[in-house]
Amino acid sequence: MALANKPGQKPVVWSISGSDCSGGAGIAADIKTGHGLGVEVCCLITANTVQNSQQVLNINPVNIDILQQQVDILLEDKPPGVIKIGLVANSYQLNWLALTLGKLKQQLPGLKVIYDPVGQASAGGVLSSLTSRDISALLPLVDVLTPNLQEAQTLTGLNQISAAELAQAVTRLGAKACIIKGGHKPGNSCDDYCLDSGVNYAPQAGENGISYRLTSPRYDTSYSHGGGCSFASALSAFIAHGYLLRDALTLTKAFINQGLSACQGINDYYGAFEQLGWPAGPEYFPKVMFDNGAGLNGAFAPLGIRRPAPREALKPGGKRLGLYPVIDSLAWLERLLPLGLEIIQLRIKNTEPDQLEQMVADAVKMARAHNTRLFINDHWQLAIKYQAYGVHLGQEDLHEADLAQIQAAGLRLGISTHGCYEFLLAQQLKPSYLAIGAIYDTQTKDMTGQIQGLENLSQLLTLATDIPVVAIGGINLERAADVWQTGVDSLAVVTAITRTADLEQAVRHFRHIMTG
Ligand SMILES: Cc1ncc(COP(=O)(O)OP(=O)(O)O)c(N)n1
Ligand SMILES: Cc1ncsc1CCOP(=O)(O)O
Ligand SMILES: [Mg+2]
Repeated sequence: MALANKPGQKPVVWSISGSDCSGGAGIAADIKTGHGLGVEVCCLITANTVQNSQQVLNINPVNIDILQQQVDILLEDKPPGVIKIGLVANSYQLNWLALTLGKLKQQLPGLKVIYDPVGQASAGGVLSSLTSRDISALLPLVDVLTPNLQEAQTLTGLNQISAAELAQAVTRLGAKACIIKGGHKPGNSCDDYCLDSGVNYAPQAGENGISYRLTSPRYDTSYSHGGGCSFASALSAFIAHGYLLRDALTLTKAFINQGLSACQGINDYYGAFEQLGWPAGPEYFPKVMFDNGAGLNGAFAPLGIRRPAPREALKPGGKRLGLYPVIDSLAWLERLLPLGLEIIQLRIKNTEPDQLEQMVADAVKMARAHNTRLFINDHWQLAIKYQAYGVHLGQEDLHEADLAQIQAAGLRLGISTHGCYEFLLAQQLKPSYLAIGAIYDTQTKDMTGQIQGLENLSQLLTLATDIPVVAIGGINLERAADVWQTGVDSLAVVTAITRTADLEQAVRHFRHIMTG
């Protein structure tokens, strides 16, 4: 997932924000967060504030000449992957920043800018005299803006509208994406809403882009000073590691929940937000709100194979699904069926409807004769019509398929996921298995930006329930043992089977790895 850093080199985040002498917010929060999440934080301090839990006494802006010198010297050996902006203390800084970010974005094409529009200290007191109008000059250079509800209202001048409408109004001001944080809104839950206006190609995207809504129970604590800064710096760290916005947001919310939960019940002290590093338990992860499961009642049928408990997974005792060939012809099916595999997928692309239907009908008949679980990729209506064992759907397919109909027809369902956001989302549909990919680069399909790597796969497995997990993408005989040892239930492969010189031998080797 990491962006292109040299081996051993951590991603670099520049934090352009104020110093809080009371220690919890601003640059102190950014440094603690960054170090806990494995990024280098370079500090460009905009103001040396004088504050405690009761008041902000003085701001003391730093001269822009000093900030410019810091930019120049850091560019020489620590160019940023992400710039996180917090307190901008006056209009000189703002104008300088707009100019500087414009230049940096030209110089460093992958650079992302995250802006947390800090105006008020959480204890009360104004930190910046900048108006929303001033700030809006910066917004076209911002990739993600992270206001809370109140800040978004101030920025847009709009009240009494939903988070979704507010986020739209913010993106109309120029920010590419906006996360409206729900932390300050009263209620038992804390909902964050994200609108990414840069994504409009996915079927689930509306005309304004794609939106994500995450919800968590509210943690009852006032021991959270600097939580807003930590949110934006955690988001910056995850984005610097190469996570997509939806996954960076999901991880950020888990990071925040983990910190808040450590101080739950402390309400008589205004302490600095607790930094506990990488989110370490599924209980901290938010619920992903999803509206296309409507009409679904209960779970899809299981695969009929026991998923071993996570710790048992590394031992041979629990029977796992094993090798899962994904093939595109009846000829391959005919060669594979006699080998006695647990599961096979027919993945046909670009075939005429008549020929496609005949292939599905024949494949189902052939697989049934060998008592092999056959999943049909994409073509769920045909899978129902010919009563295949199961259907495999990707994220885009999910928005077009009638899941209730698949369930009512008694078919199993496998779902592709590419990161923690989709994994948590798909889990709610209680499918028969969840696929994660692409684990490695693959020649079979364009998976740009979606390569998971082994580390991310292992992290995702900590979120797994009793639903079997299938790994896919770039898995071959050399890599199979490493992937298998993460504890997944199955390895799905295309080219490792279809491009091998000796099919029987390849299957034998895969089996050996998966029983050893
Ligand atoms: C086991 C398994 N995992 C993932 C996929 C990919 O499905 P999808 O995202 O729908 O992409 P296409 O295969 O349709 O290109 C899969 N087929 N099988
Ligand atoms: C269909 C699919 N979905 C995610 S990666 C992938 C292709 C896997 O092919 P290969 O095993 O050849 O890398
Ligand atoms: Mg598909």
